[in-house]
Amino acid sequence: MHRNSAATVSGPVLVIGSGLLGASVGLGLSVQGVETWVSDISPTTEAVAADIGAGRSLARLVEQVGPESARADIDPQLVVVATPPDVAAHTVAQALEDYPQAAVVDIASVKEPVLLALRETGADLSRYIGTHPMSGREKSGPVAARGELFMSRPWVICEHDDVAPETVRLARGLATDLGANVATMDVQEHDATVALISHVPQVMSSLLASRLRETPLESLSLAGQGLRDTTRIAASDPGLWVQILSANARPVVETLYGVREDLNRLIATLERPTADGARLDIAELMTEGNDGVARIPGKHGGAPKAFSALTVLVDDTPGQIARLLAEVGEIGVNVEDMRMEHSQGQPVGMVEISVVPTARDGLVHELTERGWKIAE
Ligand SMILES: NC(=O)C1=CN([C@@H]2O[C@H](COP(=O)(O)OP(=O)(O)OC[C@H]3O[C@@H](n4cnc5c(N)ncnc54)[C@H](O)[C@@H]3O)[C@@H](O)[C@H]2O)C=CC1
Ligand SMILES: O=C(O)C(=O)Cc1ccc(O)cc1
Repeated sequence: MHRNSAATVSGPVLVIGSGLLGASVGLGLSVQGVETWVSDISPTTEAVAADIGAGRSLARLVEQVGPESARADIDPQLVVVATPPDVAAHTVAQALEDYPQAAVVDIASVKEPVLLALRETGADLSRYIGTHPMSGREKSGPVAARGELFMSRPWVICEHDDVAPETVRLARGLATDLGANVATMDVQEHDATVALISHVPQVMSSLLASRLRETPLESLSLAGQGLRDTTRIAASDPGLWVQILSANARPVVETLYGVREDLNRLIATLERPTADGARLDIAELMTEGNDGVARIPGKHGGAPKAFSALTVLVDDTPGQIARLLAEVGEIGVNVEDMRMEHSQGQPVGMVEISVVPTARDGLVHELTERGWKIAE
């Protein structure tokens, strides 16, 4: 097994809650050769996580040697709590008690309620730190897990007054060993930030998608990438989001007040679209959106960067995209971003490739020479 020599976490690591996130952590560490164990309240979920290689099953070991010996045998350096937000504090408190030598991190999407609940237990919090990987999927459970889930994504570490330096070191090490970029902030700043950049986007996507429930299928079949982009995360797990939104209600509401104000303004304008100033008002709203989206950082969290896109038509058959990307590589151009769109009812796909502006014209020429069809 490949082990990054600069890795911080030597293991063993116990992951409690082996769903999407927990199994992804387990997979990412296991492939690096770290001794990893998984545990879940659902025996089936735990068995699936173990089967896909996310770690060894704690329950299996408990069956063989009993709970106390199992805990002593594993003796984890680090426990990663990946249970849902409403049980995260309880799971952390139990882990601190069960594994008195271990550092314990949780990865729940909301941080202040977990820290406050832990403070109430009176637990020694020097071995605990809250963290939050800013990467996920709209699916849950270990079957959707990916060891690469955290690569080049931010991972927030929320230091608090009682945490020991060794705990911080291991939490940061976990994030970097899994390929993530560490960001630090306190729990309040974290919760306010994710309300705006993650929780309200989820709400907006769900509200928009809920408009589609009674739309005739013929109308939906006309949908292009705009609707798909804005509703992708509406497929997220309602059970998880009930917990996230209720735990972070105050910061989410603060952002929604602003959205409500803009929505009221737009409705009032569109009710009288020919009134003096109406068009200017619409233009202003759209421009404000342009300004906001231009501020979202580009690839790898760098500053927004303008790439040039070209759209290549590919047959909807296996291996075409791999062949296209291989040829772009042969031509010597780096793909900065890529997305795929299917044309409705056609056996053809459209691959939009973003490259640095200076490479675009040459690439169009070379690909055309090689027989690819470019939709400019
Ligand atoms: N889904 C996402 O995109 C992201 C989720 N998170 C956070 O990660 C955590 C896990 O979320 P997912 O993996 O998406 O959910 P999931 O539903 O896929 O996994 C959660 C697992 O925890 C288990 N579980 C529940 N109570 C338990 C308990 N008391 N003891 C042991 N296991 C228990 C469940 O059986 C389930 O397998 C949540 O706190 C969530 O806020 C963080 C970043 C992204
Ligand atoms: O919001 C996003 O962009 C995601 O990729 C999904 C996600 C969901 C919940 C989280 O706590 C963090 C990330």
